[in-house]
Amino acid sequence: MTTSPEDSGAEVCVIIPAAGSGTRLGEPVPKAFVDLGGATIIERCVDNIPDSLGASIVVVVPADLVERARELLPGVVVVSGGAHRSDSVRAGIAAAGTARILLVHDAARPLTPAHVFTSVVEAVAAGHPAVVPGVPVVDTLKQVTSDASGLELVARTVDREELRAVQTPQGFTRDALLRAHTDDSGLATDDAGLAERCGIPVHIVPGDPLAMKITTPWDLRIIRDVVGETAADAEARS
Ligand SMILES: Nc1ccn([C@@H]2O[C@H](COP(=O)(O)OP(=O)(O)OP(=O)(O)O)[C@@H](O)[C@H]2O)c(=O)n1
Ligand SMILES: C[C@](O)(CO)[C@H](O)COP(=O)(O)O
Repeated sequence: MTTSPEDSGAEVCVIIPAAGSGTRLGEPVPKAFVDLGGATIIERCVDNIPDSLGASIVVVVPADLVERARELLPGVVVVSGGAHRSDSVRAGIAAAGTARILLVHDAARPLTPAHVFTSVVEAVAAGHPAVVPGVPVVDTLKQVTSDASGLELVARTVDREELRAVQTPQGFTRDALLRAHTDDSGLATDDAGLAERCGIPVHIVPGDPLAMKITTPWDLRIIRDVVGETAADAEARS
């Protein structure tokens, strides 16, 4: 059972930025409130956080959906977010109480397995200030430029062995996440990117394909199939 950060004394707080609009998904409601097999994406995301963490949970949603989210998510602190993901993360940090380890987890990755949460928390608890889950890249990657006609032209092939596609939850000591968010100038698509800029070392632990992010209609189709198959398997076993 989760409790609010102020009264929980929890060592771990999971902050879930869920205040995006889901433009690339193109559904009529903001992405976190889209149905995924009979529950909203944000409900599934919260349900999927392993109880074993004993974590408090802060969910950050669009201002006009704060009350709706509170109805859907009893026991969870809900606050309103900002224009950019990092603004929403900062709103979450402000509501996160005194937890020593802060995880930032996209609502858009609702099926992230328990082992990913556990590995991230264990690595932060072991003394690493910033830890992110990552998976090897399977495609061959080309860095591109453009030719005189504007057609994309390959500049070079990137060595994929050196690359990881990073997921969430991204874990930080409280100090590291606060430091990372003191300077939000320029582009950073994740919290680890902000930490890197401050010179904070960021370590990688194994991610998981199930931690996939719902960004496009194709992603939603795949994840709905996964949820449907998991439910069918569970029914067949019972
Ligand atoms: N102002 C914002 C923007 C994003 N997010 C959250 O950050 C996570 C990752 O963002 P993304 O997948 O890009 O979601 P959207 O911003 O909603 O998508 P889009 O860019 O297609 O609009 C999501 O859980 C999203 O709700 C947020 O809390 N506040
Ligand atoms: C945080 C993230 O999910 C890590 O892969 C990703 O960077 C979010 O990117 P988006 O462009 O906001 O979807």
